[in-house]
Amino acid sequence: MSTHAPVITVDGPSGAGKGTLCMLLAEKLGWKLLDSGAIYRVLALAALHHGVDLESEDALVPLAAHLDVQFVAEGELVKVILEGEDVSGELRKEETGMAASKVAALPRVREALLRRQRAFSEAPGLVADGRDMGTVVFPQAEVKIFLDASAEERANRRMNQLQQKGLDVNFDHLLKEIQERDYRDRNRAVAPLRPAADALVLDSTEMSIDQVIEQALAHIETKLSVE
Ligand SMILES: Nc1ncnc2c1ncn2[C@@H]1O[C@H](COP(=O)(O)OP(=O)(O)O)[C@@H](O)[C@H]1O
Ligand SMILES: Nc1ccn([C@@H]2O[C@H](COP(=O)(O)OP(=O)(O)O)[C@@H](O)[C@H]2O)c(=O)n1
Repeated sequence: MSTHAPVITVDGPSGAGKGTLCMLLAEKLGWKLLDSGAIYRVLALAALHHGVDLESEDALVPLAAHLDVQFVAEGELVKVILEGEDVSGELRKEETGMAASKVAALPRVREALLRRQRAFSEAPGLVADGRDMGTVVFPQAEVKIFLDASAEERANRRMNQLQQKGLDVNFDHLLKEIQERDYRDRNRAVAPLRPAADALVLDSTEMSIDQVIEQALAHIETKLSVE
């Protein structure tokens, strides 16, 4: 039996602050969280581990359909286990994001991952983070937010984030990768990155995390109390 559970979608490009906002919203509301990007990243890693070409749709579809992945919550962190192996560290690397955007451009791969993503929707509600959450995966969502920021600001945020993890990163290189990934995500034939017609678009370039949360919560309150 399926009961209707409300959904909040947060879409936008890399480094816009989606993960940060979604985690805080899920925590505050006590709702489930779907990090759909992690699923595309895991698929890309599975392909790399098995020597599967990132452009071979025929080989990637069965891999996507049978992806053996577990997301294990450990306090604030989520451990990602692929085929019994902890891939949490590898998952967040910029090159994994880049590989994910290659497999994510293939229509039948996206189709094979749809049901797995929709299965995350359960009571009391779901906060879904991605690129096509409001347009394709949960078009009926009660609340849709599209979080954006300039590419320079996003590269800067990502650089600080990686530096805090002790990684050595180069701003120009990061900016180039972010722009390349944006281009691929925005111009693919299926489920391109774009705001849903009924999404609130927030440009966070000049906003602090607290300001983003405040505006998102005000919007959620209006939408959920009206419906
Ligand atoms: N409004 C903001 N201002 C400054 N830094 C931010 C803002 N939102 C998020 N960040 C920081 O930017 C980095 C990337 O944010 P993240 O939530 O991982 O983005 P995304 O999930 O969209 O890729 C994180 O280190 C986060 O703390
Ligand atoms: N719903 C989604 C989520 C991610 N993706 C793809 O997966 C890649 C990695 O997504 P991510 O959300 O983990 O990336 P970041 O925003 O964290 O950098 C993106 O660049 C997209 O190509 C997608 O196509 N659809």
